[in-house]
Amino acid sequence: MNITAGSLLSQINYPADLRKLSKDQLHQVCDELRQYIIDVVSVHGGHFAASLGVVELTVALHYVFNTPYDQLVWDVGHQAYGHKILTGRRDSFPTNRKYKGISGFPKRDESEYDTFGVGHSSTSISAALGMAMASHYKGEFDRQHIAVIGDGAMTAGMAFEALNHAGVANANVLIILNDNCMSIDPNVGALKEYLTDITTSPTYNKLRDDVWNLLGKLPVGKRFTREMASKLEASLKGVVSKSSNLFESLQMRYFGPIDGHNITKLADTLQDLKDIPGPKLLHIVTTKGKGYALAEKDQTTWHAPGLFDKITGEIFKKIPDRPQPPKYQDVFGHTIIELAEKNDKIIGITPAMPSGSSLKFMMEKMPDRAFDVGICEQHAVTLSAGMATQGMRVFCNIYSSFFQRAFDQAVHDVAIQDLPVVFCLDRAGLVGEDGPTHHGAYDIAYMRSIPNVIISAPMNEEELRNLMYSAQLEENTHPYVIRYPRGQGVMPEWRTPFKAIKAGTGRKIRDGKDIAILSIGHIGNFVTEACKELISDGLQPAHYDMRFVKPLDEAMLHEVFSKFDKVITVEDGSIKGGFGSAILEFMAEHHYTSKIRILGIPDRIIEHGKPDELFRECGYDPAGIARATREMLREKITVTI
Ligand SMILES: Cc1ncc(C[n+]2csc(CCOP(=O)(O)OP(=O)(O)O)c2C)c(N)n1
Ligand SMILES: CC(=O)[C@@H](O)[C@H](O)COP(=O)(O)O
Ligand SMILES: [Mg+2]
Repeated sequence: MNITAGSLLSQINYPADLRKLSKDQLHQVCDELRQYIIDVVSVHGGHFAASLGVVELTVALHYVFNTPYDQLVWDVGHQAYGHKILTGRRDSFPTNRKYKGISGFPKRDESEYDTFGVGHSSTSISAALGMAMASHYKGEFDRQHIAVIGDGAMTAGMAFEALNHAGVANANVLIILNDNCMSIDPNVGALKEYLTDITTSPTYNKLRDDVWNLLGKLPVGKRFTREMASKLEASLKGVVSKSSNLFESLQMRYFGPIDGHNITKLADTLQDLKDIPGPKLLHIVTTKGKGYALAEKDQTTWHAPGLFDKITGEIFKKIPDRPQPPKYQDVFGHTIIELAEKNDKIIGITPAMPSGSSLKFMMEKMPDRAFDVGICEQHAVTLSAGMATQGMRVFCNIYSSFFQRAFDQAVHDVAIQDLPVVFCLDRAGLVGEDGPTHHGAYDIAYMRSIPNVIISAPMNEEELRNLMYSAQLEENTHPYVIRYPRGQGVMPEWRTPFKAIKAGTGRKIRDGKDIAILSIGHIGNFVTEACKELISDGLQPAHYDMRFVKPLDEAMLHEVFSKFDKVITVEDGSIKGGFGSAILEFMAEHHYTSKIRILGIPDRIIEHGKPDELFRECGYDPAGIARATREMLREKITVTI
């Protein structure tokens, strides 16, 4: 389908074109930009509501600032579609998040306007401050550095670490706090309450009006001088004491809150702030999903709705002709409730992903036992550790790639103290369209090096349930990782009775004679498919679902290496340091010399695309596994990786 941009937008190839327009024309640019995002995302998919919410901000920023010389850093980057469209990627926007197409997030090698690669939250203030300090060092005093951060991303420790530094740094940085009261789910925590107070309290609204009146008195086009800045500050102090504003207390000049959908006001304010040197924060209030009524109403659903009919708002769902397996996240969400009903020590924790992890089911049913702690992975892990010291059985559910943030907490607070926290690492393996920032590629490698930790991965829903059941039993006294992928499982009838699985025990799926294929996790189903193909060719592969990376099922491995001189390992995780590496270590330790081939994520960055496209690229889709098996059966015995 050919989607055309509106008459003004189609003339804007770069921000320089935007800057040629009059301020009055910006309304039309905003309308057309919003419409283009709706038109494209409805048929091509992607994140939706966040970009709609910052249309005016995006236009105002590129209108007022001299990008890319002035450096604009988007936090998370899921809201940067308007930015992409205005900065040379309007016509390629329909390839957004597609294999070989443009990325769904800002990316340095995609455009000079993308100053910093993002995907994970709360990095923007540090990055912009770093750029600002470098500019200062280089004597580029006219250069502006702007971080745009959401109220959700602002809850993370990293954002506060950066604020703590920015307040005393001699650097020209503007932080724009885009406050829409939403994370993916409704935002949580004391900071959110504080921001709500600011935006609703009469004192602050008077302050806002005073600020605006003062700004309004400035001659149009005149630069904001230090004298004006101090006059403005004096007026701020007249209505609110410095210590009562969090950001002012951190030595950050605070401006706002202002309406982030009033393009004229935004552009004028940014123009004025541009000339105030040093660290400053502008608080804008926006509506996530602005301009698309359904998205404004149900912001969580419309965060990333999938394909939809832009006229009726119907979100397209495939209508299956037979019962479908559930998503792994839902198996987790329902199973934790079943377990918690029997074990009153069970607690559920998610850092800002109640819908994505499906912990929301438990939060609704057992609100005193399941918590969303905001975008705070490190805190989530140490909070779980604290609870575990008091005998709680905490299921701490974190997406694998976001868990990277909490590596030290996993080591220092959980593993060294050998606390039996259960880490359910959702979205483990290649996740697809979100790309490299979100692939859960490394958890096996980085968790495997830590003593005391049990690492498991279910091949299907039944195994996920049984691993969750086993992890919460009193006899488990160790940190326990259960990693599972994004998306659907394989068992429509998934609510099976619980059975304990002893840590470090695998299972033989099929016996064979020619070669052994060892798999870990869901990828075992690809091996099953590959085996069907190989068997129809007259080959006899054996298949073992190892279930645990640590401890390994050593008895099973002795059987494998005694019987087979050719072995393949398969994992949906990085080859370097992963499951296959663990098998190599076992072989070395026990002097086995079988020929072995390791399939998994290779040692390079895997970009975005459909999961199947990426599995194929990495060579461990069913066809790739079958191909590798045939190749190995043809080769003489040598060790290759
Ligand atoms: C470290 C990390 N944890 C979790 C996420 C998942 N995530 C992406 S966007 C988002 C909500 C961000 O809220 P906010 O910053 O307020 O932006 P909004 O969507 O409201 O514009 C979350 C939790 C992430 N990208 N990075
Ligand atoms: C931007 C971001 O980090 C999230 O929106 C992420 O894309 C969610 O991923 P899932 O769709 O797998 O929940
Ligand atoms: Mg928000």
